[in-house]
Amino acid sequence: MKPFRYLPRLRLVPRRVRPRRIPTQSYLAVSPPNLAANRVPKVRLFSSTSFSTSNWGPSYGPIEDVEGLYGYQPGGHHPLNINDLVHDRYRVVHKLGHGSFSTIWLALDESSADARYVAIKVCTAEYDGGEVNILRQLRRSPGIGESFWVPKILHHFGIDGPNGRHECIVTPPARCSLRDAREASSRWLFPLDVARSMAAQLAMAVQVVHEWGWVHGDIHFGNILLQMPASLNHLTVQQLYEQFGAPDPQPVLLLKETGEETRQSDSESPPLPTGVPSYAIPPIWLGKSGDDLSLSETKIILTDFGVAFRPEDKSRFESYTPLVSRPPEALFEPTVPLSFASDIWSLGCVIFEIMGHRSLIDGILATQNRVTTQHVHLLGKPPAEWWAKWQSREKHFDDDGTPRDKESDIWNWERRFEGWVQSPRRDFGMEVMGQEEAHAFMDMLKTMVVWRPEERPTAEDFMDMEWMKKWAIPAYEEGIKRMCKS
Ligand SMILES: Nc1ncnc2c1ncn2[C@@H]1O[C@H](COP(=O)(O)OP(=O)(O)OP(=O)(O)O)[C@@H](O)[C@H]1O
Repeated sequence: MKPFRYLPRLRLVPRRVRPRRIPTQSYLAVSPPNLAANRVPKVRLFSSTSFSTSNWGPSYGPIEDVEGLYGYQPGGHHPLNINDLVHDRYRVVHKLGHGSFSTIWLALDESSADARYVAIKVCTAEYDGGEVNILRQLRRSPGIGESFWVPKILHHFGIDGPNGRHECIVTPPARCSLRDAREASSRWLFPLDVARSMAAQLAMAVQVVHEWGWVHGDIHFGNILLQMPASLNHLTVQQLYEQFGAPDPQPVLLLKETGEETRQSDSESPPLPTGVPSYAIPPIWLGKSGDDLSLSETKIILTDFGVAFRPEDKSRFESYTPLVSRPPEALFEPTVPLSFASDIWSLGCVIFEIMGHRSLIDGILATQNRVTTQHVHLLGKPPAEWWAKWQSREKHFDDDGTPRDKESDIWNWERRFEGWVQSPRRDFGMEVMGQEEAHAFMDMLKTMVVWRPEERPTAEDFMDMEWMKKWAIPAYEEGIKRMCKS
């Protein structure tokens, strides 16, 4: 791990106002053609939109920030375009984003007199359809019904297309993910009170979900969205485009064997395969930079329940959480079902990331081994049977757990907190946690991010912790007060 302090690593130059990431998050570690199998290793390594091999079909010219175009094949994405009418009701006005199993579109619901904007998640044809059922069941749980931290399904239907039948889930549109909001910010940090409120809301979301028997199973920065203010619905499409930018369709071009792009006008060029759109649409940026967020507009929603499960009904052994927030039992005890405690580990990691300028565990292209090495730097030697199972330990540690890495490469709790939370805040002239708060914060994280799942607090215990009660929840309550006033 590089001992840098606060320079963001993946910051790419903004195109218009949207923060750019490495082009897409959709390059899977498994062969693209087997889309059903993609559900299993939900690991994203790196990105490309022009990915192809001779076995996997045609190659396309690269287009930044759109879904992997190889995903447009039988069983894969549904080709949609701006202005399409979906289900005789939803007029597509822009793209909101994409995930590994879906594209998400901003549409106007033309069925209501006061046409409102909605988000339509169009799943790949081979997607198993679990998320709607999960969300429906969750929403039926008393208490969750009205919770605004869990997505509300407005409509659900299927559509047929050249690549198969696709489940579509309609929800209110959100602004952007926390990951996007932070990447858009110049300081790579949220204001302290905003971050505290986000942490409180996320913890409450997890508490509600756990209380009704569900484990989310995929808590990470990209799955927490900032809610959209209702004022969006007052904009006409024209006003929306003026304010946020009109769609900028990018022609999808096949690559010749030489690697050159064919031209659309090239009479020699073969037609695009059936089911591949002629244009790809980079997403709109409805978001806000993390620096500019105010407490009164900080409302989050925990999304992507595609791998949520009820331990009471179903055992889940495999973790789909990205490595940076994946609990260690997923590696060391693959035959023991995951539990609520797996979410608590991820929650601890994400809360650190909300308060700081980067993730608790450094994860850019990190292998499981590097991640486990960091866990040991943080937590010391794992339980003996886990230590014995970890074959690569000798590369990084002596038998007694003493790291072989140089001192400068060892980042313990205090160093991570100081270097990645406090120091960047101080250097940017932002508010930092006082000593009392810092202690309470670290005490809380140190009870959540521990080796043994059974030693982690429950979500309920967690809400009772000093940092939550004295700093996080009051910030959230203050936000609500200001929201009501404005
Ligand atoms: N309601 C919404 N409003 C605005 N943007 C959204 C909405 N839902 C999803 N998005 C955007 O689309 C991205 C992908 O969504 P989501 O994670 O639900 O898809 P997925 O196919 O399940 O992805 P993965 O499983 O790879 O995380 C989000 O990170 C977000 O940027």
